[in-house]
Amino acid sequence: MSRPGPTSSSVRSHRSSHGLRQKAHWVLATAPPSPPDEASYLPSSLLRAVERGDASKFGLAKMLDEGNIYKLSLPATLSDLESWKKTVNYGVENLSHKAAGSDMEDSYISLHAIRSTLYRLYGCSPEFEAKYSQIQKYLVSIRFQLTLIEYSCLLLKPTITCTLLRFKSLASLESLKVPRYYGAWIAWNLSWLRLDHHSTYFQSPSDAKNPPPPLCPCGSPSTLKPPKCSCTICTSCFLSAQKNTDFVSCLCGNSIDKYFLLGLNNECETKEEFTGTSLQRYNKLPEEITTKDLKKSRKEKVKIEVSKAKAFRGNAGLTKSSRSEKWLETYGLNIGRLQALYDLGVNVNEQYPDGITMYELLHWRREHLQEGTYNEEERVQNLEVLNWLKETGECNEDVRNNCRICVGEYVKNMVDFGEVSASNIVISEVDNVAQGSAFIIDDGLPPKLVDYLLNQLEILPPAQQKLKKSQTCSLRYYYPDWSNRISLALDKVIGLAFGRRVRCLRNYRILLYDKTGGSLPPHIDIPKRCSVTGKMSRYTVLVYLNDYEGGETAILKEEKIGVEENVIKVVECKKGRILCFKHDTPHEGREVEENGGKAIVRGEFYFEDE
Ligand SMILES: O=C(O)CCC(=O)C(=O)O
Ligand SMILES: [Fe+2]
Repeated sequence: MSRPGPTSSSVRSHRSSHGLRQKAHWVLATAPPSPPDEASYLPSSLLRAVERGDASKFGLAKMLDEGNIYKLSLPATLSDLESWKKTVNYGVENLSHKAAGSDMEDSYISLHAIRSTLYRLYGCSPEFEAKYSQIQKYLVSIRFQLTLIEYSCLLLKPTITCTLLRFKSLASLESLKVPRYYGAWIAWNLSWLRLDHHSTYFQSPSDAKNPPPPLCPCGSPSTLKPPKCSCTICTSCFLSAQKNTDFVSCLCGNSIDKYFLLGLNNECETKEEFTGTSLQRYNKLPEEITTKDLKKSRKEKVKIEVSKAKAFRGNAGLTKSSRSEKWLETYGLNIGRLQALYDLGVNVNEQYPDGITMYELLHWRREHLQEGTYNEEERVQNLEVLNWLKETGECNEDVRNNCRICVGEYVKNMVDFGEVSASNIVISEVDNVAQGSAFIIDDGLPPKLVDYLLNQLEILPPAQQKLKKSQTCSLRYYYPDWSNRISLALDKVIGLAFGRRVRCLRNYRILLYDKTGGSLPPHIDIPKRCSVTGKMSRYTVLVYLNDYEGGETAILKEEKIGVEENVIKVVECKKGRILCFKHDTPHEGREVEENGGKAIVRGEFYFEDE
């Protein structure tokens, strides 16, 4: 079967002949050359490994064959369409899991992916439209169930994720006997096309209130706007630009500035985010901001300071500067890789014979592993890591059983959330607290996900905190959810419980109340801006990671300490329980009575219709 797509050598030659500042047009207009052969179907971030002849080190083919990564089929070329249809028909006929109404959205997502593939093949031409509507009809008619998950790639590009397609029900996929050779190709192709973040940003066309976002010319929904032009472009294209791979200019030809990219890259509280914010605020690059601009926004600055101070109060335990510094210092480059390894089912805590863990190795090797620093010498320096992967990164049966959670397991647990309901714990208006300001959702999350989060405590280093003497707080672990591992589940569960579309901000904190007396005195939380969508959060979400006696979260009428009448509701720490409340609802984390106890994840979200 011949498949379109860039061979590694053609990618190289495009790069060298057009130079780094080449506009993106060529990518879209040129008919794609052939892809690599079947044995080396690779996500794009591994493509480079292929180019370097390193692919075997990843043991990827074996990993795929062992079913750690789910694969499925799409026609690689239109001439393959007929045989592909047969395969899919075979699958559909044997499909035990029949579609329900809401599955339409997933089908549409898959169409979207196909649209992009066709765009890649035909460019913006009548042929493209014709082929697309042909496939669209076909897919809709068989209600082909697809959805997208993000999958962080290993090692080479921590920030660029590639995309895997999966069936709505992987259990069905297993029983379908659909040949499992295609998914990686699709993933590879999609990531090459810079498709990314579909599942998060995509909105169904049937959702009249939330029209779909505009499309990046690569075909992805795009939420970003380069500062100097009116184009929209997707996160992936931006990230590519940041990494100086294929795209360094916007599709209109304007250059995309790194500052801008960095600010929108992820939702960390980094210096880069500040740069992003300044762009948003002034609509200028940092170096273009004049004193006049600054004066103008002084008032605004004061407001920000006030809200930062409040944030500090709401997140007792960290100073505002240590917070952002530590974020970068501790997690800057590690977490993406670590998470990718997790996704592959690797126990990153496993020790080498000399006692070094994978986590530590990554930490120490951070500098050498940085994106863009690969040369022969550095590659050799990284051999330890690569060898390690070769040995244990295959997620075979053994590893799978012993690992915390591998991607297949995770997805299986993600598929079916069953019945989810939220119970209102503020039944009537009390003082300043409106009715319906806080809710509990029990048994909503897949237990494995809760365990996975709990296990993070063993893996992630705690953020350093400057505690005031009077504060007996918790250990804080920052967990930026770059692969949407928590967020997809939370978005979905909270969304299901409320029947509304939810977006959780991706930077979570895992809190471990490790000392006797650890608590968070009465406070309110502070809204945070989602650096991807720009919207402010309105709600806090807590997920209790263990059953714990004591350390309850109390929803209060006012921010007063120790006044019993002030308490609206005491929420006990029950494993898997989700507590959501409006940020401005006074609350406290009560004292824990024993060492090393209560563990929670906390984050923020907003309803998209608000
Ligand atoms: O630990 C708790 O129960 C409350 C945590 C909290 O209020 C916070 O992190 O803002
Ligand atoms: Fe709080």
